[in-house]
Amino acid sequence: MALSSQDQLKHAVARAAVDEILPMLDRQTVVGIGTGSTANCFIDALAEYRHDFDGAVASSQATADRLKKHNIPVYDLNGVGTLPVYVDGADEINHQLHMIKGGGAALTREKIVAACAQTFICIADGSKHVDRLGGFPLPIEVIPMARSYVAREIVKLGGDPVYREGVVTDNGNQIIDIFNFMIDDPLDMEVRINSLVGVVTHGIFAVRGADILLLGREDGVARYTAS
Ligand SMILES: O=C[C@H](O)[C@H](O)[C@H](O)COP(=O)(O)O
Repeated sequence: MALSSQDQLKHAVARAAVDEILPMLDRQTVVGIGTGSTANCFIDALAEYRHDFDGAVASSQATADRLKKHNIPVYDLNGVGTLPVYVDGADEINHQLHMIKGGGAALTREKIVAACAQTFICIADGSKHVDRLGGFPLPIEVIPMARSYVAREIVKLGGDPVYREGVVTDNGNQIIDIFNFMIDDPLDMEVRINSLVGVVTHGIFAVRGADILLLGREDGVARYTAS
């Protein structure tokens, strides 16, 4: 089956991310790996080099399963400590390399693994690059009993919360997506939503944004760094 042009861009940025991290790899290196269709392309490209590094920490069960299929060892983050690099996709990314993530409900583990990484490389196709975050509904992972409370607090902040029915996160929690919620100051909004009781994590990645963006465009992969 022919790949769509968006799929081709995902493959191109995944390959570029492998090229970016190859100089960092030795037989002791453990790599942090995100979740989603772009991260899956990265896993498949990295598998060719599985004898050149030790293994990976996965940000979701789905990623762990895919790594294991490639015979890449998967480690518990608690036994690994600091990771040299974390590679993941995004739902949106702005020019400051702040992101919205969590479209696949993996945001909490992604944020934890990203926090432990020295370098965060975001890989995305060009459709994800935006001037202002918020076109993509912002996911919030909530403790189930707090769902309605958090939703009411989000309405006070100006957003339209929608319960993502039928989705249970890897941590046993639920997801609310906030629609119509443009984010002018991602750093401030990340902290404000974090302070709501019952919120486990939400999808603004600004306090720990990306360090490098590899962006797939029709004319090639562009590389940006956080200023
Ligand atoms: O929860 C999912 C993650 O945050 C993904 O990184 C994000 O949704 C991007 O996924 P994809 O590469 O499939 O667009």
